Amino acid sequence: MAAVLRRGAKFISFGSSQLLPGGCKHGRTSTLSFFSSSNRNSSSSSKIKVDLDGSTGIAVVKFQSPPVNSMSLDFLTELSISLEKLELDKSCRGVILTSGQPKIFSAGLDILDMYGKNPEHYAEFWKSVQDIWLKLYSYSKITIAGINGSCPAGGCLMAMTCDYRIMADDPRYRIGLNETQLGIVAPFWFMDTIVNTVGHRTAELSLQFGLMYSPSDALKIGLVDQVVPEEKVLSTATETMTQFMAIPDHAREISKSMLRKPTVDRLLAFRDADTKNFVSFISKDSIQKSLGMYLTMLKQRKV
Ligand SMILES: CC/C=C\C/C=C\C/C=C\C=C\CC(=O)SCCNC(=O)CCNC(=O)[C@H](O)C(C)(C)COP(=O)(O)OP(=O)(O)OC[C@H]1O[C@@H](n2cnc3c(N)ncnc32)[C@H](O)[C@@H]1OP(=O)(O)O
Repeated sequence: MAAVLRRGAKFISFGSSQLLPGGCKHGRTSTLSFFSSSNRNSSSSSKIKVDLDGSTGIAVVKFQSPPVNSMSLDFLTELSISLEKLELDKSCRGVILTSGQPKIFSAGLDILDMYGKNPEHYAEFWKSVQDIWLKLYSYSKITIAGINGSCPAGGCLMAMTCDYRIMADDPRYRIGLNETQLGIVAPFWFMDTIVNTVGHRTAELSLQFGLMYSPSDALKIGLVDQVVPEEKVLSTATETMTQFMAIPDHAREISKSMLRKPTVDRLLAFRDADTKNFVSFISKDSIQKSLGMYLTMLKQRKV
């Protein structure tokens, strides 16, 4: 187990928490680009860039929220709007989620939205997390995650909502639900999602230890479907999308929906209770203290 936890990783410990292997620092600015060809339809909010190729029906949704694409309320709102527009757009048949930031797919939920705020903010934030999961887990179009960097916690959850996951073959990258390492508990629908992805026994170990997997280990347990050199992540995602597109949409869509509906319905049935649980859990002094220490450690960490 220790080998799985730590192999090849430079973890930094603080109390019971461990960080992902680091080494990368990020600029805080980004350059937006626009395509002018009539077959391409690009839009860009501040954190999400959408490039829809009308000739293939494939949209690339790129996260561009430096430094680490953390899922803040703003990020989640912009992503939700972009996904909604694409779902309504008949010229789009599939969406590739990927990152425009070096070495990071997404650092997961923005800890600043869970720290030092009031209960109303926590409730609004949590509903937006639920909303993006509900949207993606029941998305009618094909979704592929092009995981070109580390992908902890909420980042891993988002990748797991996709129909297929392709990860860059870089041993410094990690993916997994590491919530217990932060002293928090993954909600039941995070758990359902990982159980549906890797099976119950692997999910038990994964969740209790808060395991973060290298790309090759993630492939072994089925957390990702393919590992390819980083420069091939997007082209492989496009090729895979073409294979999905060869299947009649209605048959694929109904199959996906039948497989996922019970999991989606469970959150819908308990959505309000889940929000209340989150607000009461995250507002606890002990949890706030842990998150505060974790944030300080993140900021002080120099590698
Ligand atoms: C009973 C149950 C009832 C209810 C349920 C209750 C609770 C469940 C609640 C929550 C579930 C949460 C899921 C989550 O997603 S929590 C977030 C988990 N994410 C992490 O642990 C990732 C932490 N980050 C890292 O490990 C690293 O930053 C990295 C590997 C992603 C990137 O490393 P780098 O070396 O490239 O970059 P850094 O220098 O570390 O970071 C740059 C910068 O970004 C800040 N930052 C990093 N991650 C986050 C984050 N998730 N949120 C906010 N900010 C983040 C970091 O502090 C640095 O800031 P400064 O530039 O120093 O200001």
